[in-house]
Amino acid sequence: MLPWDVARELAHATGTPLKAVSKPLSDAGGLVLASPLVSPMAVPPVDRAAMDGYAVCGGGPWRVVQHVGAGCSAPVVLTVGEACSIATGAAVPSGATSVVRDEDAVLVGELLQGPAEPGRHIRRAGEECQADELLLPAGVVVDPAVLGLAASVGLNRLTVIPQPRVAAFVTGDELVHRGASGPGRVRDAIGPMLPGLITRAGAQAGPVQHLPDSRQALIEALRSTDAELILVSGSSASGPADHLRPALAALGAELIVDGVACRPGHPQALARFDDGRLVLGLPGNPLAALTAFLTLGVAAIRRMRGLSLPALTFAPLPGGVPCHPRSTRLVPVRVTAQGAVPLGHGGSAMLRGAAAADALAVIDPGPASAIAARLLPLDPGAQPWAV
Ligand SMILES: Nc1nc2c(c(=O)[nH]1)N[C@H]1C(S)=C(S)[C@@H](COP(=O)(O)OP(=O)(O)OC[C@H]3O[C@@H](n4cnc5c(N)ncnc54)[C@H](O)[C@@H]3O)O[C@H]1N2
Ligand code: MOO
Repeated sequence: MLPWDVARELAHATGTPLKAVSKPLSDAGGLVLASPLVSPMAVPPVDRAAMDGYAVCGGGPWRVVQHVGAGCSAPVVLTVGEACSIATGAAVPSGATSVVRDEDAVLVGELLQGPAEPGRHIRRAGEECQADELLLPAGVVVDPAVLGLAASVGLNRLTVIPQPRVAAFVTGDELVHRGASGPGRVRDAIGPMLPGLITRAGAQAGPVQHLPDSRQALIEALRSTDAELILVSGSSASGPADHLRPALAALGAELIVDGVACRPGHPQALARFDDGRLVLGLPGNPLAALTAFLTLGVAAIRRMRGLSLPALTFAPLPGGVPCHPRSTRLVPVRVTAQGAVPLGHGGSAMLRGAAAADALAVIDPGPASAIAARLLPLDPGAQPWAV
C-alpha cells in the first residue's frame, strides 16, 4: 500500500509521452506542444496603424492625399505636410511619423489638423516578436490563445503530442444500465462518469464496454485493445468476483501500484504490460473509482500527454477536518472565498457530495484535524487553484 503522493508520482513516472506529430492548427487544440513555439517572422511585419484615422508626415496642418485600407498593399509615400486616411491594422505609408485618430481629427476643406506626437498610434514592426524568437516552451497546452498566436506568426501546423487513447471496461454481474437499483441489481454509476473524465483529462475515450465477472472475459478484453491506458472498474478487491489482479498476472503484467493508502479508493492498482500499455484498476464503489481516476489515471495521462504533475495548491479548511491516522482522506469540498468547505456525503459508495463539489480536499494522514489541505480538482481539465 503506497502513500497517496508516492503513488501519484509513480503513476506519472510510469506513463510514457506519446510520439510527437505535426497537426494542422484546426486539429491541434488541447494537445501539448512537443517543441517550442518559435516565430518564423517579425510581428507585426511592418509598422501598422493602431487606430482608424490619418497617417501624417511631420507637423500639421496636412493635406489629405489618399486613403489606405487595411488590405492595401500598394506602397504609399507621404512627404512633409501630407496625410492619408488609414484603417486600423493597415501598413503606415513610408514617411508617416504619426497617426491622428478620427475623433481627434479636424478637417477643414482638404486641410487636416490634430495632435501628432511622433510615433503616436503606430504599432512598430517586431513589437510583439522578432523572427526566430521563442514564444512558448515545449510542454504548453495548445489553448485557444496559443492557436491564435500560432496563426498570427504565420504558422499552419504545430508539432504536438497526440492524445492518449483510453479504453474502459466496467465489470460486475450485478450492474444494470437503465432503470433503478434493487435487490441483486446495482445501477452502473461508473460507466457514465468515465467518458467525461477521460476527455477532460485530455485523452481520447473509446466506448465504455461492460464485462461479466469472468476472469477469462477480462483477459480477453485486456488482450483486445491497443489503447495506451485501459481502465477496469469493479474488480480491484480480493473477493471471488474480483479478477483484475489474477488476470494481470496471467498476462504477465507488472504491478506498479498495488493499493494506495487513501480513503476512499485504497484497492486501486496500476499495472504495465511489456508493450507499454497501462492498466488502471478502479475500485467498484463509485466515489472510490472517481478518486482513483483523479489520483493515478490523471497522473499517468498527463505524462503521456507530455505534461508535468502540477503541485496542488493549499486552501484553508474553516473549522478543520479530522485526519485519518494512516491514510490520506479525499473529501469532496466546495471552494469558497473563506476556504474549502466539506459537503458531506463523501462515503465511498456515494456521489452526492462529489457531484456538488469543486474539488477533493487532500487531507494528509495525522493524529488530529487538518486546518488546511491541498485541492485536487474534480474536473481533471481544471488548473489547481488557491483561495
Ligand atoms: N475483504 C475486503 N472487501 C473489500 C475491501 C477490502 O479491502 N477487503 N475493500 C472494499 C473497498 S474499499 C472497495 S472500494 C471495494 C472494491 O471492490 P471492487 O473494486 O472489487 O468492486 P466490487 O466488489 O465489484 O464492487 C464494490 C461495490 O461497488 C459496487 N459497484 C461496482 N461497480 C459499480 C458500478 N459500475 N456502479 C455502481 N456501483 C458499482 C458493487 O455493486 C459493490 O457494492 O471492495 C470493498 N470490499
Ligand atoms: O476504499 Mo473503498 O475504495 O473506500 O470504497
